Amino acid sequence: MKNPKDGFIRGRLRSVKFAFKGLWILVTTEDSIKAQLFFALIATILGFFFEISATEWAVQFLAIGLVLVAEACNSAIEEVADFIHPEFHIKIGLIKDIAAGAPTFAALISLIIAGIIYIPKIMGIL
Ligand SMILES: Nc1ncnc2c1ncn2[C@@H]1O[C@H](COP(=O)(O)OP(=O)(O)OP(=O)(O)O)[C@@H](O)[C@H]1O
Repeated sequence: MKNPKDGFIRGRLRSVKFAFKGLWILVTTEDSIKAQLFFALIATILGFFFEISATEWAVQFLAIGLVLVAEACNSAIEEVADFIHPEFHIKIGLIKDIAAGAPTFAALISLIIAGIIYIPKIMGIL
């Protein structure tokens, strides 16, 4: 919520504070985010193990970011859906299913990227 007394700088600083609060809530309470952070850690370990290039690191971090952003948006939509209609409703189910499609898209794309980066390297050491 914007405080009308805040100037530009103070307003931006407040927004950053709330944004980091949101990040902390996601990381500490959302199991889907925790799971994706675990996969991100595995990917980072693999990156060091296979000594991937700077471009591959950049693409890998983009893929990790894509999944985390999609998971965060999905969590926010689930929260809104549960708040506005906690009871069972066919439309809430549809909204949640569609929202869940976003991280699924991102995860599938990330798997393809992981395959492009690591399959040739794994073949190389076999
Ligand atoms: N209020 C509801 N009305 C109808 N269907 C619902 C409702 N809540 C959940 N569902 C159905 O159950 C599925 C799972 O919903 P839920 O909120 O448990 O999400 P989830 O993906 O298990 O989330 P998370 O594990 O991140 O909490 C939804 O995708 C939807 O199909």
